Amino acid sequence: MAIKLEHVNYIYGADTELSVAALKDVCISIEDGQFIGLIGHTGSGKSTLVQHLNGLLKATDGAIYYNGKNIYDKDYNMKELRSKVGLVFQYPEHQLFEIDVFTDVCFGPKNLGLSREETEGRAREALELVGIGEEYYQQSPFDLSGGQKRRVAIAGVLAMKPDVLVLDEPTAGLDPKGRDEILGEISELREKTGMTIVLVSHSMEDVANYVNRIIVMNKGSVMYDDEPKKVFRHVKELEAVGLAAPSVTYIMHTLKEAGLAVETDATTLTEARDAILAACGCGKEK
Ligand SMILES: Nc1ncnc2c1ncn2[C@@H]1O[C@H](COP(=O)(O)OP(=O)(O)OP(=O)(O)O)[C@@H](O)[C@H]1O
Repeated sequence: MAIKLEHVNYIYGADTELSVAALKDVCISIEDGQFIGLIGHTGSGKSTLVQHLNGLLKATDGAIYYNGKNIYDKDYNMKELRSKVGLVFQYPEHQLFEIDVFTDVCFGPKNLGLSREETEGRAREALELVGIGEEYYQQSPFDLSGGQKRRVAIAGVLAMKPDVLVLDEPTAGLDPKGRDEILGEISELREKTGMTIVLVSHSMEDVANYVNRIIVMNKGSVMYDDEPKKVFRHVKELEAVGLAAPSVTYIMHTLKEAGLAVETDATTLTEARDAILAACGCGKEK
């Protein structure tokens, strides 16, 4: 087991008049190799939660274990945790600052005190993983497109060789093409490396095609924690907290209400197509 949160509470400005209870009794376990979508309406506590995963925020109350060790023990190595749980913030491109792409991606491993050879090897590997070719290495990060900048920023975290990659709203501010590209690449990255990924998003649509577990946050608490199909069965409850199921879920429910004996559990277009063909007695398309 990689990360376990036990009864975690977090209050911003505790003991002040402006205190905000951002996390309330959060209990979750993140197992090795999982691909998790962390979903919630704005202000539901997603960013606060992910900053607990690598120790950037310390729980007001509760415990967090990384590989069985309590990260709040006084001799715990927080620096190592930060390199093992890589956090990619919202708009990570705002943190690019070096003169060229390659130097920027080298920054993290160099700071870990690794040799030049190891640092550069890791930077090359990370850039390859996010699909940034050598022709970009000497370019200023500021001359790249929005999607490319974001990939370079992700490479900077990957170069630390984390076991867990946490991406806070990686599609924020991208156009639909950029959004699909970055989600596709994150998914490919997971296939290539098998690493544990936590993908934070407002949108079920964004994550439905990729993740194998969804955690829904509402007002600082975990509302659902299950496989996508099961979460999307709660269409009305999700709507009540300002979220929507993916479009295919609505289409399947409409078809069922119209009298087609169709399974409504499809979460992707391919599953929806197969379910509709099965309901029509046509079997799977070859
Ligand atoms: N630095 C802060 N000081 C005080 N309150 C904060 C701070 N950061 C967040 N909050 C509050 O904590 C709660 C949870 O915020 P958080 O940013 O974790 O939610 P979120 O789900 O990530 O939202 P978004 O999708 O908008 O990023 C909200 O009520 C927010 O206003």
